[in-house]
Amino acid sequence: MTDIFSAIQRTAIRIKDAIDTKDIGYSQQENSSGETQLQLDIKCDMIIEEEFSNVASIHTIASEEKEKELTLHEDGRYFIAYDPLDGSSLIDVNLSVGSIFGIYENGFGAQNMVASCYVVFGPRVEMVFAHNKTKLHLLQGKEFEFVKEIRLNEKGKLNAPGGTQQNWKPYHKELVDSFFAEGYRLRYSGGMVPDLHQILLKGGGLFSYPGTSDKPDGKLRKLFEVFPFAFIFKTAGGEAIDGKKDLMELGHAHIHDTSPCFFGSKYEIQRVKEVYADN
Ligand SMILES: O=P(O)(O)OC[C@H]1O[C@](O)(COP(=O)(O)O)[C@@H](O)[C@@H]1O
Ligand SMILES: [Mg+2]
Ligand SMILES: [Mg+2]
Repeated sequence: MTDIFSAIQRTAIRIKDAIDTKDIGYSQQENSSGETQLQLDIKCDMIIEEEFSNVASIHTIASEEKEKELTLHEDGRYFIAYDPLDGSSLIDVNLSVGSIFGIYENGFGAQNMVASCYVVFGPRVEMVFAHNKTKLHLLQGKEFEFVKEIRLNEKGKLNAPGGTQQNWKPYHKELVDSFFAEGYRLRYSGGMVPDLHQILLKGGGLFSYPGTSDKPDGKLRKLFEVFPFAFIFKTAGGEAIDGKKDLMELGHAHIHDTSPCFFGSKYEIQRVKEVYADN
């Protein structure tokens, strides 16, 4: 696992350099979710593929930017699904973006997840790695330094509601409004990594990306986005559900499958469960 941890650190330094260069033009290609890829999305995907190619313990990779899985080392144990650049449409407005890595053993699937990691590219570059604990690291020069363990409180103060409101179910709107009525503050940048990072570091709250009338299975992808953050939240003492079920109990049929998702501290997730159980 240390070799993977080091490889992710190297990708972070190279991706930071790629983000800092001027040209972020759109490519002519679409990814598997039908979104136009930025040249930067493709470049970050290549950086990660290159670094992981040098790690013998990695069997197969799956990327948001690749249609299919790619086997790297037949003798490896780990299967890594990653989103090379999450929130890439925020680059041109200079908001924070990230990379997300789900590390699975002996095949992809929530039940096989053994570790999870994300990197935030904001004013600073930070990395959160969850294995037995959830740990925060900060890039200083060319090295990541350990900062602290992340633990969520029982209840937070932030509310990050994703998805187009026009397409929310009425009970979902009531749920979101109920937190605002209780004094929760809106925090939503449109980048999953910084939005969830903020909730983790401020002690708790709720991030939701529900099923909507136009996207009944939500937008966020299970293997690269949903399961990695579910693992991180649970390791940090929070919870992660699809409305009813624990996200880590869900299966997947295809590497690009999506799921509605709710991440938060225990108090907020309990409320989500109550509202969704009745609907
Ligand atoms: O614009 P919306 O519908 O709120 O969606 C925002 C979500 O989409 C994403 O940008 C999807 O990720 P990509 O940028 O990797 O496609 C998440 O980071 C974010 O949480
Ligand atoms: Mg993403
Ligand atoms: Mg992406």
